[in-house]
Amino acid sequence: MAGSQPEVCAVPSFSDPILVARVEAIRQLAGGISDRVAVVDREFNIVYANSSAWTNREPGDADAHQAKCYQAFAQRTDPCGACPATKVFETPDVQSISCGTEGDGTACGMRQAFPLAAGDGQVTSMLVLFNPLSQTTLRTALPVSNDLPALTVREHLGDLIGRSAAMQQLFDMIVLVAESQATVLIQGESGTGKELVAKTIHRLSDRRDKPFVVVDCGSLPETLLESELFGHMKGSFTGATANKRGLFEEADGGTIFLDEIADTTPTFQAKLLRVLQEGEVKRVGGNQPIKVEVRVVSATNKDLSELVKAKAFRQDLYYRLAVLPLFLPPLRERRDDIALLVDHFVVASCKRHRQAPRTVSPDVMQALSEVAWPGNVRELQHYIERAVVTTTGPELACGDIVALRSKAPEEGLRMVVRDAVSLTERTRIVEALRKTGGNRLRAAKLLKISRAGLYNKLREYGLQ
Ligand SMILES: Nc1ncnc2c1ncn2[C@@H]1O[C@H](COP(=O)(O)OP(=O)(O)OP(=O)(O)O)[C@@H](O)[C@H]1O
Repeated sequence: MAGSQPEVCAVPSFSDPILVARVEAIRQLAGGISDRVAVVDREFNIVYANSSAWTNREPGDADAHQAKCYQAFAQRTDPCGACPATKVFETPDVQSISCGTEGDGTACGMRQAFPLAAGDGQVTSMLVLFNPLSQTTLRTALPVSNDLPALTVREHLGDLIGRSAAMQQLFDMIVLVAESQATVLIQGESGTGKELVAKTIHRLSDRRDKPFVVVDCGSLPETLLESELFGHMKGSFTGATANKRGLFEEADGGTIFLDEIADTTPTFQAKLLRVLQEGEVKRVGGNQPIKVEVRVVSATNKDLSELVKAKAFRQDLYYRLAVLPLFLPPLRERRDDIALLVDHFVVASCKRHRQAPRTVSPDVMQALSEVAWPGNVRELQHYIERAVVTTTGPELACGDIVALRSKAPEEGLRMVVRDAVSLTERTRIVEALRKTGGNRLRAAKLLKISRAGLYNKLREYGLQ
């Protein structure tokens, strides 16, 4: 029924072009979907609401363009007393707010709120996702009951695993952005899963049968990066022996993932901006524009808005890339995900190394959940892989981590790092000796250490 209602998009009263672009992108992606989505400003005016967002109000009948969110969605005449979503305006740098169970958030059925910043970084409105209509109706009718059914926790989205509140929010956002054509910027520390998020967006989009092309912008010098991305013409530089299509052309119809985008030069940034604005590339050494239809998803482990402020990254490109920004919190801030990830990596590692399935005892799991994992999911994944390869038995032994539980927390963390380094080093030495048939001189060369250094290490690790 809600789907037959017209959507409401009050042309944003704000004149900020970035905000207008963001609301437009949200309008495009939320327009035809059954999820209930709205954009609300600081004064609770509905800037945009998709047709599914309306419950028992007819947007066409009333002065919906002036409607306040509490009138339209909570059937109230005055603002809700304790709207949890307003934290997006009050708390700087907050990435999202879960509203489902707190304060009057239950009255309108809002589930999450995300800040929408204008060009100057000020948060002037918020994107709101609501619970499905059935749950909202239930909550509106019984606002104070504690016995409401818990919202289902989704433990994975494609290959992305997580049960924490942060991951639930991310799953929702991914589903929402997947179908849009808008550019997406994924920010998060190294190893948090940015590339996997980009891949998931691609797989959920209608581009899934077209290429997903990954480019590590940080690892290539400017000229090479340009030639890789835009292609080149024969003779345009030494070594250009033939015309070559660039990765933008290869990705036509699909998605291009530009990793480490913060590490690009101003010249490259200017060229990329042109491609995004015009939807065409020019090969290096060529004049002919070539039309490309590619969705750009980029990622960085730096704070790009800070780099913009420091004039180290073009502001206009930042806004082009970050029409829809996603944020991946570090693993230490979503410890609820660790057990699920550990189980997943143990199963995958055992399979990869042709071992019988192994389990993780509750003690070990508890210990693993307490570690800080500065390298995030990648570090956890490598740790489990190492434990699977270097130990035996039906239960996975993570002795080095488990031993830490009796230590003071700080000493514990120092030891985790020290022990992880030792374990890696020992494994590398054993592997080098295996490869060289036990020849210590060749093993030392392979490890790029002196022979004396290798002897010391062999003594240290009891490998003599
Ligand atoms: N939520 C997750 N569920 C399952 N696997 C994950 C998850 N997050 C990360 N991984 C795995 O962890 C590893 C690192 O992830 P990924 O390469 O996507 O991180 P990243 O943030 O792009 O890292 P970097 O910034 O260093 O490029 C990959 O093997 C990925 O499959």
